[in-house]
Amino acid sequence: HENLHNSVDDALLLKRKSEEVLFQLNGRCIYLVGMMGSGKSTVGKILAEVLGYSFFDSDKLVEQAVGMPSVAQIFKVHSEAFFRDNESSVLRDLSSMRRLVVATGGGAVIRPVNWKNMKKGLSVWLDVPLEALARRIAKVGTASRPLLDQPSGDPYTMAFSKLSMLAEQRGDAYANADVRVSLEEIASKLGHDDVSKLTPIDIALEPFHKCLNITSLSPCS
Ligand SMILES: Nc1ncnc2c1ncn2[C@@H]1O[C@H](COP(=O)(O)OP(=O)(O)O)[C@@H](O)[C@H]1O
Ligand SMILES: O=C(O)C1=C[C@@H](OP(=O)(O)O)[C@@H](O)[C@H](O)C1
Ligand SMILES: [Mg+2]
Repeated sequence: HENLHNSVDDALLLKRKSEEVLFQLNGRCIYLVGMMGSGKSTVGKILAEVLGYSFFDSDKLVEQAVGMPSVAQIFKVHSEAFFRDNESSVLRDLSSMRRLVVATGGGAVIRPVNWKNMKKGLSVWLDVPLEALARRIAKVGTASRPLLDQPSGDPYTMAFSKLSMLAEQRGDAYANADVRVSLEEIASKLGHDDVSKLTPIDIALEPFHKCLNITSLSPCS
């Protein structure tokens, strides 16, 4: 009973905050960036829903553009470089539109040209501890994420080690985002000892709180 009340309250709060943010966004797109498994697709759909924006997953748009059913197949039949070129052209096309929430692929942040396009909107980094990413990925499997695909081994350990390598290679590329949403910060604010207690709505609220504090961006100031 109490849980139901809490989630209704959260949903209403999210809706109310979205109305304040909408005014500041002034039609600008939101780009979600972050490592694989950080929740870009999950949180992005919620943000689009409450804002009345359209949601796009750039991985899905690349699949459509190439005419293949999965990112995994594009990597296998073509190459990562081919995927990245298509990812860049999808992001370029989206950047001329308005009122979109875009879940980017985890690797989109490595190309400066993608930042040039994403900077036309508001970029939001979902910063999730590697342990939580590896737990999520181990749960759903790696079939759709070719960079984490593994022939053998314990799924959590394998995902953790590959994600660590990628995080190191990508350095601070994610930190280019206008807004950083740290799950550790949200958990500590809500008095949770673990980020796994956070619901996607708890997380979706955070960029709204932060966006309302941004002064360096004209529509959000
Ligand atoms: N807040 C959350 N708590 C637990 N699991 C989550 C949360 N957000 C997303 N997930 C799960 O983690 C996996 C990766 O999420 P997804 O939104 O696809 O991430 P991304 O698009 O960043 O790779 C999915 O199986 C999703 O259901
Ligand atoms: O981090 C990456 O390089 C990738 C992330 C994937 O998207 P998600 O972050 O949605 O899993 C997808 O674009 C591709 O498998 C490569
Ligand atoms: Mg995704």
